[in-house]
Amino acid sequence: VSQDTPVIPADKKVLVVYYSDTGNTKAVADKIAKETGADEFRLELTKPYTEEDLDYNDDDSRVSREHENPSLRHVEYTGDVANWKDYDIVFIGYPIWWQQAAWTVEPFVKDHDFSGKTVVPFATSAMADIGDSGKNLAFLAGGNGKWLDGERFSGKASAAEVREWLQSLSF
Ligand SMILES: Cc1cc2nc3c(=O)[nH]c(=O)nc-3n(C[C@H](O)[C@H](O)[C@H](O)COP(=O)(O)O)c2cc1C
Repeated sequence: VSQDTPVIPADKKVLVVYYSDTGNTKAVADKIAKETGADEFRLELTKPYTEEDLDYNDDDSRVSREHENPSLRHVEYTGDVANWKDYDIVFIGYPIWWQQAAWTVEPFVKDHDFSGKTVVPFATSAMADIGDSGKNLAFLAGGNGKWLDGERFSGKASAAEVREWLQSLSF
C-alpha cells in the first residue's frame, strides 16, 4: 500500500489516549498520531510511578504490591480530554503489565462513554502479546463502543510497521 494512502476516512476525528512510564507506548502513540492526524492525550497520574515503584523484580515495590492486592491501587489521572464526544475513533495505548493492560488506564476507561466510537487498543511489551487485554477493557467500558482487535508493538516499532498496521484496520 502506498505511503500516501490515507489510513483514516477524512471525515473521522481521531484521538490517541495512552499511558506510558518509560516512553515505549508514547513512541508508538506518537507514530499513530502522526499517521492519522490524531489529537493525543497522555494519561498522567496524581501519584506517578517512580522507577523504583515499577521494579517488578522486587516483591515489595509499589507495582508488585498493587499487582498482588488490587485494593491498594489508587490511580487518579489529571486533566481530561477536551471535547470527548467529538471523537469518532479512539486509540487507547498502554504497557503490558503481567499479561494485561497496565491498570493505570482503567479509571479513564470507566469514566468515559465509548458509545458510537470505534476503539482501537494497542500495547507495548517486552515480549507478551496483547492477549485479552483489549477485550477486558471493552468489558470495563460496559460493552460500549466498537472495540477492534488490538495490536502489540515493541517500543522500537518503526513508523512503517505502525502505518502498515493502521492500513490493515477497517473503521
Ligand atoms: C510492572 C511491569 C510489568 C510488566 N509485565 C510484562 C509482561 O507481563 N510481559 C511483557 O512482555 N512485558 C512486561 N513488562 C514490560 C513492559 O510491558 C514494557 O517495558 C513496556 O513497553 C513499557 O511501556 P512504557 O515504556 O510505555 O511504560 C512489564 C513492565 C512493568 C513495569
